[in-house]
Amino acid sequence: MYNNREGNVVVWFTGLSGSGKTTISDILSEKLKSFNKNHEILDGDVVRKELSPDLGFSKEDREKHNYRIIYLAKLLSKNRIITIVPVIAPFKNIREYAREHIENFVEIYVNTPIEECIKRDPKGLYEKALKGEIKEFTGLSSPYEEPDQPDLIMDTMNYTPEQCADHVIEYLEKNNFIQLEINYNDLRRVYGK
Ligand SMILES: Nc1ncnc2c1ncn2[C@@H]1O[C@H](COP(=O)(O)OS(=O)(=O)O)[C@@H](OP(=O)(O)O)[C@H]1O
Ligand SMILES: Nc1ncnc2c1ncn2[C@@H]1O[C@H](COP(=O)(O)OP(=O)(O)O)[C@@H](O)[C@H]1O
Repeated sequence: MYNNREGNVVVWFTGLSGSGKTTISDILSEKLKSFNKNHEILDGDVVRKELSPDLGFSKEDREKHNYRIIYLAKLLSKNRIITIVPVIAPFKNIREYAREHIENFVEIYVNTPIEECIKRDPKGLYEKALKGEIKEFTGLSSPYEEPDQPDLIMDTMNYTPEQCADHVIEYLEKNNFIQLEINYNDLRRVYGK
């Protein structure tokens, strides 16, 4: 019943802190669950605590942390577990490495302007970073290198989180990473039977 790509995909949400990576990933996860699709979320924040408690936010540490996630994502996706990765991954070279080493890597740029992220500030981190209480903060005192050719862009200023997640589902279906079962009730409605 599998087509040869079903489930074998890493969906990487890159973007600033507060851009919407986690929010969209969580909704995407709910949708995949409702379609009975095996998947896993590797959230930067959570995975850091488990896999990279030794690492901080210098360029070198972020790269090491991202390499660990790439390794794990590769293993999971190879076993057809759709792997959702909401991780800043601010450096182009690492995202290029991910594309080279993962069979099916979907780079999604959560393109929210920093001014909006500062306004949202869901964890109060920008406030602290702007006061100088957090060093090397992405977008302020540490670089974020925008993707040149992401596979998808999330416009969180004009679309709701739900619409953004639907956009991803459409992409996954169109590219044969998920196959949605025929909904017979919809068919009956269309054909009036
Ligand atoms: N200095 C600094 N810069 C950026 N972010 C910081 C920093 N310190 C802590 N945090 C919190 O850590 C989350 C980012 O971790 P990631 O693993 O996604 O980042 S990275 O890929 O290693 O750059 C990030 O999570 P998100 O807000 O979900 O992006 C922050 O909550
Ligand atoms: N269209 C949208 N997509 C995603 N998040 C949005 C959107 N509009 C507003 N938000 C809000 O922006 C914040 C994003 O926070 P979060 O998902 O934790 O970002 P990140 O994981 O990138 O740090 C949340 O408070 C969320 O409710």
